[in-house]
Amino acid sequence: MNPIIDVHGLNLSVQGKQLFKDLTFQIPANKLTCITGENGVGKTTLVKYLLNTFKHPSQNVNLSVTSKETQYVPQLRNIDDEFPLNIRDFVGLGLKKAVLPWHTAKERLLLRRILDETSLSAIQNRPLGAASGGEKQRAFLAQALCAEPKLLILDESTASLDKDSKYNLMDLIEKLLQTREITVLFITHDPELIARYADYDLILANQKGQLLRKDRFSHATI
Ligand SMILES: Nc1ncnc2c1ncn2[C@@H]1O[C@H](COP(=O)(O)OP(=O)(O)OP(=O)(O)O)[C@@H](O)[C@H]1O
Repeated sequence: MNPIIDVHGLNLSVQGKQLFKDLTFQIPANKLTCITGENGVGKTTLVKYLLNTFKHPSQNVNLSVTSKETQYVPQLRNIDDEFPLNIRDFVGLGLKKAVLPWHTAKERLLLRRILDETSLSAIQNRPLGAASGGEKQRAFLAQALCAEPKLLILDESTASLDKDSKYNLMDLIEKLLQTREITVLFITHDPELIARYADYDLILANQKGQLLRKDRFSHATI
């Protein structure tokens, strides 16, 4: 296995409550790994801890990516109906800004490609506040993709979506995995999505983690 995240012997507590004890696992690169476990087991806390190691390195965690190569997409955020930006400008906020105050030709091309990939081109001029939940979630994902991440972390990104929207989003993520060098970590409670899309499932329970390989016909084994 070629791990992008290597966690070894991690003890993690929040406010005196021990969430993990001697936690050890590896996340394979260029695959989709779901992180699952009961409410309150510590999924989000673990991911936040991993992200924090960019600033405060931990001897228990080894990441093969930099913070600039990592994007975290939290659960659907509340966007006011009056939110002033249109979808294109909102997605463009994710571009790694050059020194210039305007987008370069290269940046505009990347933005156009990502709007296409995320099926947002046709509605790019619509105010984000007027977009549906599924469109907003695609816009958050598109914004993260503008940074051309090698590691993409999705925290319950499909939780508030209807069935069609959630499968659309997951199909898109599956396509990304096939077309670029990207590793996706996906916190989810949805057994259907895990069965259909996950290459691996990191199951968190009893302060430990177990990585299971999922038998998906469309993905090669490693
Ligand atoms: N800042 C904090 N202060 C106090 N307790 C916290 C804090 N952050 C998390 N916790 C507690 O730590 C535990 C793990 O929380 P976390 O959000 O990581 O769980 P989770 O597995 O992501 O849950 P869910 O599936 O419900 O989103 C919970 O009991 C939570 O109440």
